[in-house]
Amino acid sequence: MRVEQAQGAAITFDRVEKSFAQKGGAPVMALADCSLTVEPGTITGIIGRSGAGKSTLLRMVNGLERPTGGRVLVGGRDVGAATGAELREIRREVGMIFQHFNLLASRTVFGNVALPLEIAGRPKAEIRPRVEDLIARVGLEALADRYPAELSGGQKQRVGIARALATGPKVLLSDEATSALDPETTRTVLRLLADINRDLGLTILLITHEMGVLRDIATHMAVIDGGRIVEAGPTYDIFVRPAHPTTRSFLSGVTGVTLPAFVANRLRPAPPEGHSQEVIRITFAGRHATDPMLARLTGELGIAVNILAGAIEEIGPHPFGNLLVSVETGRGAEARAYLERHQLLTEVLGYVG
Ligand SMILES: Nc1ncnc2c1ncn2[C@@H]1O[C@H](COP(=O)(O)OP(=O)(O)OP(=O)(O)O)[C@@H](O)[C@H]1O
Repeated sequence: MRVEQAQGAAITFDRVEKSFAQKGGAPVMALADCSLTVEPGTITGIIGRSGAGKSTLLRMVNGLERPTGGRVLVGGRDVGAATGAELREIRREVGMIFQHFNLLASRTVFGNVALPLEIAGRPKAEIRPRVEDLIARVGLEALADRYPAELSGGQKQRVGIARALATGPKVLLSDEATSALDPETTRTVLRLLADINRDLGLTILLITHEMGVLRDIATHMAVIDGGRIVEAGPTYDIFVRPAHPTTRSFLSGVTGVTLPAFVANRLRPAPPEGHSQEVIRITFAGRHATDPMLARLTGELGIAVNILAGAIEEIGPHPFGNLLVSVETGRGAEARAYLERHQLLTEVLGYVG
């Protein structure tokens, strides 16, 4: 059953475990029981806090780390068990880009992109047109003879992407590739990755600690916490219905909706004595609009709703929105039940007196 599933997938993590031996101490358990299937042609983002195990998971795909339990399959081949020629073959099919670009300072843009082809022993006559093609694909034609020190961060990452594509990989790994870039440059690099995914049908597995990167580019995502995958699935579904507290905490930074300070400063986890308001986050997906629902809450149930903040965003082609409201605490449960009955998701954020 598991092997059959793995055959159709670009990457399969099958109950992967990784512990690092420590001199004179207990081993560090970096990953435990991680199972994840990455379908071909998808862009899958892995998100998690520092030390959660993201890099360790990613580095198993090209054999830079080997699992101490379970298997990692790339195109159906067991990377952890591969050695010699088979491992080299797998590595040619898996390109990688890095946060700090890892370019050779002594080589020009052309020289950096050509390097993997030289290492693979390709003839010079084949290398030149291929490298020129790759440099054009990432929009650096005019800079082929420049050295890394003469490039901006975004340009360096474009070189990194061209170099990663040199051997014609099926999978591209990205380890925090935009973390060192400003927001505008991040957007252009993400756009380039999305174009490559679309044009070449490349499967992309990327690590990020920014939910915004996933929203902008990832079709699928996995949340890793303390070495375990705590949530995985299509990005849109997880944004709309985050199940795990870690996912929710990552999301709260990206939905673009924050409580106004005069409410946030007074927010309490339990209702204070006397008259109070329950603060509720309403999440709506697709075409579900909140306006008529809020009006009906007032009209049909006589519950007054205060709107505190709201925003509508897009994940791929799909809109989804968040609205923060408050209602009288005594009517909170009734209001939430009504909204949930109409396919809106609700979450109590706290209470204000
Ligand atoms: N070579 C190693 N030897 C010992 N422990 C390691 C080694 N590599 C990673 N670890 C430990 O494994 C855990 C996961 O590390 P990993 O680098 O995969 O996390 P991460 O989620 O990528 O973190 P960051 O976002 O900070 O890069 C951490 O506790 C780390 O200290």
